[in-house]
Amino acid sequence: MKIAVLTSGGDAPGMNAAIRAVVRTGISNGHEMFGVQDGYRGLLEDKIFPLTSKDVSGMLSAGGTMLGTARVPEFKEVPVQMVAVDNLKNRGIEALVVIGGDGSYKGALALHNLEFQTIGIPGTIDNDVYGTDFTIGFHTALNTIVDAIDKLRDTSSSHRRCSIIEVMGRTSGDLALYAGICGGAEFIITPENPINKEKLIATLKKHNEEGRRHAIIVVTEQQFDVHKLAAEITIKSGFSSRATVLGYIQRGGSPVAEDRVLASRMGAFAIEQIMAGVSGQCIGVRNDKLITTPLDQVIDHKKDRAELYELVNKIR
Ligand SMILES: Nc1ncnc2c1ncn2[C@@H]1O[C@H](COP(=O)(O)OP(=O)(O)O)[C@@H](O)[C@H]1O
Ligand SMILES: O=P(O)(O)OC[C@H]1O[C@](O)(COP(=O)(O)O)[C@@H](O)[C@@H]1O
Ligand SMILES: [Mg+2]
Repeated sequence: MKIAVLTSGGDAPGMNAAIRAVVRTGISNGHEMFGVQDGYRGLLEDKIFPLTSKDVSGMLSAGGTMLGTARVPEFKEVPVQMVAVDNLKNRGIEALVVIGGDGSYKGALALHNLEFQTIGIPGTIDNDVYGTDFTIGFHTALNTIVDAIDKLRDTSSSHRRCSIIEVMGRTSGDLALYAGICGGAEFIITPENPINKEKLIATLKKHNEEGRRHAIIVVTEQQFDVHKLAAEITIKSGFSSRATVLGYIQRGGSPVAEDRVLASRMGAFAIEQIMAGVSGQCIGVRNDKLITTPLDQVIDHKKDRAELYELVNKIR
């Protein structure tokens, strides 16, 4: 069988480890493996090439994605998706592994609906994929953020400041929530736990009067201007405040051990599922067991984080 693999959406540490596992498991089961350049863009432009076991050598620890990735808005249109299927079929390719996030899964479902065998592997730092406890890349990005919080705490307490740290995550608060727990943040502001400005200012005013030397606020991106919030905190609470936007540094770097293991397990499992004839499903891990879930049940669903937000209140 000829099987292709692509990475799509934002790159995530561990995508390369997943490609490696897909390619090597495929080859060891007698299949011919292909890589697609720059996600769905490469499917449309027919940038598809063979991958050998040696081609993925050294990829376990490499950040980014060796296949390249892209955002391809026009892939939402059915005639465009049909071009992708034609290009795959013209090469005799019978199945596709899509490594990406929630958006990429919509593309994968579309290909499945066009009767092309497609399977998804969750690769995104956002951890916003419902069909898995963790996505590939999340733990590496989380460690980068926690490291940054630890460093910002050093300078904040030296200057008696309140530090606001804006992290990625789009509509998912997981990076902020987990990093806030790891970094002992005083406040965690996410799409699931929006800002209560009056309470925030009143608490910081109290902390300032008590003579506390630092405060940490972790915020998910795209909610409000963190620099404006820092200025407002400085004026209204008396606690001098600065904001740091961590940005793309969160997406880079060598994957941590947890992401390497997750990527390797999911990559190998994806090929086994393809060999079993599975399509329109995505790979996940739940309670440390590999699972598959239909893509249409995963898309646009959110994970319940009530227990973790309760934990934040207990240990604050
Ligand atoms: N509704 C959709 N139908 C088909 N393809 C989609 C759809 N939504 C997103 N995609 C494709 O998936 C790509 C990646 O999605 P995006 O949301 O940017 O990243 P991620 O997959 O990491 O969440 C998009 O650029 C587009 O090509
Ligand atoms: O690289 P871009 O297009 O600026 O995208 C930034 C977005 O990509 C991410 O880093 C990853 O998101 P996706 O996995 O959905 O692509 C988000 O956290 C962030 O909002
Ligand atoms: Mg996404």
